[in-house]
Amino acid sequence: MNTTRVTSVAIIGVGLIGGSAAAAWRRAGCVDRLIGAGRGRANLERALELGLIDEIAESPADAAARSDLVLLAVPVGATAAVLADIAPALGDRTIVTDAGSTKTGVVADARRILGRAAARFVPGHPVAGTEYSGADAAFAALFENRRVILTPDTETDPAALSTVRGLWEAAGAQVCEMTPEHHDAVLAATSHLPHVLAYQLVDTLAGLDEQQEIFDYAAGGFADFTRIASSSPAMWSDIVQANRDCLLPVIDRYLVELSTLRQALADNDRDAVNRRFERAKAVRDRFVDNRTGRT
Ligand SMILES: NC(=O)c1ccc[n+]([C@@H]2O[C@H](COP(=O)([O-])OP(=O)(O)OC[C@H]3O[C@@H](n4cnc5c(N)ncnc54)[C@H](O)[C@@H]3O)[C@@H](O)[C@H]2O)c1
Ligand SMILES: O=C(O)C(=O)C[C@]1(C(=O)O)C=C[C@@H](O)C=C1
Repeated sequence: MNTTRVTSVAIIGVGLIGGSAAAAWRRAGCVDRLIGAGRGRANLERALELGLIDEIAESPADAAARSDLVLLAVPVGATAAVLADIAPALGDRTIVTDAGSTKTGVVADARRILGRAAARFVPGHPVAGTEYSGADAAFAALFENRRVILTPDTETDPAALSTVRGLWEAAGAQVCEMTPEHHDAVLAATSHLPHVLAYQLVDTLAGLDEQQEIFDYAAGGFADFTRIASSSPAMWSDIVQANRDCLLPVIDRYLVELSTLRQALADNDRDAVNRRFERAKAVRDRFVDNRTGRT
């Protein structure tokens, strides 16, 4: 049984992820009071209206000063500035965690900015999302049966780690731990590269569309492949920039494999093309089965 309980939680950035975490924790009954803070007043008012938060704080620092735990759910490029803003307001026992899609840079920022309080910073990443943004996109079930990766180190306070783990479990997630470096290498391949490909595919086709009306004839295949190109460009520019070191080698590897496939096609080597497609289908089918079966 999950017994995690936190009296007051500050959500800095009440968008898709911050708002969904708030909704999930409220539904689970593990948080008494949810205080929202962020940049856009209209979005915070909408979050209040939707019942995601109980009140709007004057500033992130004000929210942090009155909370036992702070969740940063802002774009990764904004993390350092928000940490610097809230650092002086944190109490001796306040836990800070985040939801950023990259971890190495965030962990370095937290160490540099929080000093001794960095022991109570628990880096996290819920590996769940949609292409939508803002409080209106938030929903309580987002993290059910999804993974949340925490990247603590030997300095991380065990009680803080256990509280953050308990909150994500209360949201229905499966929590695991790894190093920030391993996290960034893995997510570069399975999350960041697909977003780069989707954005670039649509942008390339938009160039072709100037001569032909190709989008008029696009159907399910195009829609499935490119759904994630509707995600927030600003958020994704931050992510790919922050994870450049891991992303560049997987882009290079992809380009090599794509040109091998192109050559096989140019050579009329049907077997080579088919072998690749067979291999890929087997891997994807297995992934879908495992994901469906995850409890
Ligand atoms: N969208 C996804 O699929 C997904 C999944 C997992 C993790 N994440 C990560 O979670 C974080 C939030 O993403 P999201 O999808 O909820 O984005 P979002 O755009 O829906 O919400 C972000 C919120 O942060 C606020 N914000 C932006 N800059 C700020 C600043 N400097 N100070 C205070 N508030 C600021 C915005 O006003 C907005 O309300 C990002 O770090 C992202 O990488 C996203
Ligand atoms: O399903 C989506 O729309 C997502 O993009 C979610 C997704 C991903 O799977 O790549 C995106 C970014 C995150 O950090 C975690 C999850």
